[in-house]
Amino acid sequence: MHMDDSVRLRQATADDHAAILDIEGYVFHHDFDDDAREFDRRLFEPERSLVADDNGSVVGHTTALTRDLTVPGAVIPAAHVTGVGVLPTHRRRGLLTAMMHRQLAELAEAGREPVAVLWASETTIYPRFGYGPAAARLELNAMTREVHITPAAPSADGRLRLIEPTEAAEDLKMLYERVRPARVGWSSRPGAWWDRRLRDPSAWRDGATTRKGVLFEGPNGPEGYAMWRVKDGWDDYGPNGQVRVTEIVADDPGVYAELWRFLFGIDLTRSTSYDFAALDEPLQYLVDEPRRLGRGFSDALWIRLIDLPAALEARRYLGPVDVVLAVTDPLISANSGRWRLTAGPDKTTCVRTTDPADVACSITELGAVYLGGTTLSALHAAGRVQRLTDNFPATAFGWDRLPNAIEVF
Ligand SMILES: CC(=O)SCCNC(=O)CCNC(=O)[C@H](O)C(C)(C)COP(=O)(O)OP(=O)(O)OC[C@H]1O[C@@H](n2cnc3c(N)ncnc32)[C@H](O)[C@@H]1OP(=O)(O)O
Repeated sequence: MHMDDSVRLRQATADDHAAILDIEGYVFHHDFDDDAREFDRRLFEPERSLVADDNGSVVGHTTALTRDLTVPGAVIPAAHVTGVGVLPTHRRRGLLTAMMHRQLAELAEAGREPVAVLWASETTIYPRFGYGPAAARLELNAMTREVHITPAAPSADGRLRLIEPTEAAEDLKMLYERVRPARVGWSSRPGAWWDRRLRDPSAWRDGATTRKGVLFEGPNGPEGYAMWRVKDGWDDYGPNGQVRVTEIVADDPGVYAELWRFLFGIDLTRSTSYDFAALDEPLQYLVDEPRRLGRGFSDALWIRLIDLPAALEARRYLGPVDVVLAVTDPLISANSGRWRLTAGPDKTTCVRTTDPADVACSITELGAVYLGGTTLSALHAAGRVQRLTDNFPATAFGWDRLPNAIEVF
């Protein structure tokens, strides 16, 4: 079906906020109380939000929030696309398609952000708009009576101090900022984003406690933190509580291990879950029985290259690269064509060329490999990337660690 003539797309105004949250309530099946609405308003960027307006009623929405994203070797501005929805009365008439096309055109025109990033509610939605699955996540649910941090795991000098996360916000921010530049997939938290991260409404608790926090303090001050809730539980065998970790941040291996030791050891609990681990999560190598970590797998961050040469020049590469990519991008034609990507120790360039291509793919596949979490070889094996010469950059887009999608936005 095609978008009805009565529907037009327009930039949102501050007055649209309530209607946009009504849409989000309908499509994501949850209710926003006054507090949630007021809070969301603080994050609202009307000039970056697009609404579908049907004769004065807002029936569809998308937005691109202003945050930075860590990519291999760099921190870059990235359009954080979220809040996408079309009312059930208007679905499957092309509204999302129209909104995505316009949003991409506007992002390309603005030229501020070389890439866009999102979490997809369903994996079928975004490839057609050029988004590729760029960072997966491990979802852990460790049986903590059966898996232990090994005695050989590193330790650290210092002590653990229980904190109320909002009161310790400055320490948490400092630690997050210390680690963020090296963790591909982490986003900056400007303005009200930290407040949002530390919000703890009962609707988010799923019957668990309020959010708790612990700070690891070494000889020179705070060195790491963790936040969690506990879902209390008792069964025929006695206590069966679950520690639900929401964030764990430390760059020192000893501190990191100390935080997990603590989280695994909370009395009256028998399991510890964490839904935001990278596929190469170090905890897997800190424990004696990794299978009992209860590992599940899911896609997480999706990347869309908005400005191909700017995006490929913005990130770093582990080794020398010299390759010609033939790229098709039906939605942002400036990205289509042949590009020579050259990366050396001092300089990376990505320029148009008429030379024969080594690799051919669509913009979606470049999005998928951009964070170093998906390999070109796997996409080639799936027939998604064509290998045209022997100069196939199988490892060129890899990075030292796999990307980590730490936070749903
Ligand atoms: C970044 C984020 O915010 S992710 C959150 C996305 N939002 C949601 O999941 C909320 C619930 N869903 C919705 O609001 C709507 O179904 C949307 C926004 C996903 C799709 O909006 P629509 O206006 O119906 O999409 P539109 O009509 O443009 O469909 C485009 C194409 O995608 C397909 N499509 C869109 N959404 C879906 C879906 N959820 N499942 C399967 N196919 C889908 C359509 O069938 C159509 O395919 P076709 O062109 O081959 O016919």
